[in-house]
Amino acid sequence: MKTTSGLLRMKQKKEKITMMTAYDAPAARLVEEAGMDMILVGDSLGMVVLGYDSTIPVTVDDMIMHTKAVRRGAKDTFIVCDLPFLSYHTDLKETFHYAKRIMQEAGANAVKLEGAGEVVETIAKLTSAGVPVMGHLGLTPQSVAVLGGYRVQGRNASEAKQLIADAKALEAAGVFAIVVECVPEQVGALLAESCQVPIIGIGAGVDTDGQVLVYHDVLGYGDVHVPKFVKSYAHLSPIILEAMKSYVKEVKEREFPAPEHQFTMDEKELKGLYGGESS
Ligand SMILES: Nc1nc(=O)c2c([nH]1)NC[C@@H]1CN(c3ccc(C(=O)N[C@@H](CCC(=O)O)C(=O)O)cc3)CN21
Ligand SMILES: CC(C)C(=O)C(=O)O
Ligand SMILES: [Mg+2]
Repeated sequence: MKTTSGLLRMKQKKEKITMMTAYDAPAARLVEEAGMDMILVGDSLGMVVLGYDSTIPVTVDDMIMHTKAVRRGAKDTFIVCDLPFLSYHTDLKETFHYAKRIMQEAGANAVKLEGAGEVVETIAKLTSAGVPVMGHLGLTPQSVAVLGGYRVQGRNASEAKQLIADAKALEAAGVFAIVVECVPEQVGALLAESCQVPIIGIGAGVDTDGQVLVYHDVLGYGDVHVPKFVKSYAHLSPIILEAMKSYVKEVKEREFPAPEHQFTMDEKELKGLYGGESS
């Protein structure tokens, strides 16, 4: 299993870091077998698995249930769990309680919080209490209603400078890595260059220290609309649709189940059942 210092060494050696989301045990098993450096149980869970149209409705209990499943599937991979919408902004005690449950009960190795500003203080408190924290800057989906949509961030010089300042503040607060989402490639590169900790990009160009994508996006198994930064390495949806259609057809036409899918009673017992002559 990777450690936070192992990830730092990877950055120093310019070895790219791989991260993928997972939300259930069989997915986690495959992600681990593929040799992924980290798994993210993202609150994108709400959109790709639970059918919401944003990450806003996702709860801490949702995150815990799915993190437990991911841990059962990937016993030996570093797992990061998103703290969901408004679970780390109002009451530090509450935030500590959630972080504790996510690590002790669900088995995550770290938590991820979106944004900087007010959140920096909370992150500093968590890291000094021994909770490994990952930051998340750029497009922060929990603020979609304020940002006015899922838009590229840091497009002008002053926004880009603010991102660098935010990343440095997170670093000073003790984060072990930062996800940077949906920014120009030049901003991704500058962030990686300006920070000591690994910058894990999603839609942030090729020069970040690592990459993260959503499992279902990579598999072509989910929404019709996927962000521009996604590369689908497989196209599962049409394959699954074909399988479902074949099943429907074979059941209707009595082709399934075939003899090899059925259980058979002994001749003798059958006679007993119909003939009424045995015990
Ligand atoms: N399936 C999925 N994949 C993700 O990467 C993802 C989620 N869901 N849900 C949570 C967030 C939301 N994300 C998103 C969603 C949409 C865009 C998007 O459509 N962006 C536009 C950019 C528009 C612009 O130019 O500003 C795009 O065309 O990519 C980006 C990130 C990333 N995360
Ligand atoms: C897109 C990644 C970085 C994320 O936060 C999530 O999957 O929730
Ligand atoms: Mg998230």
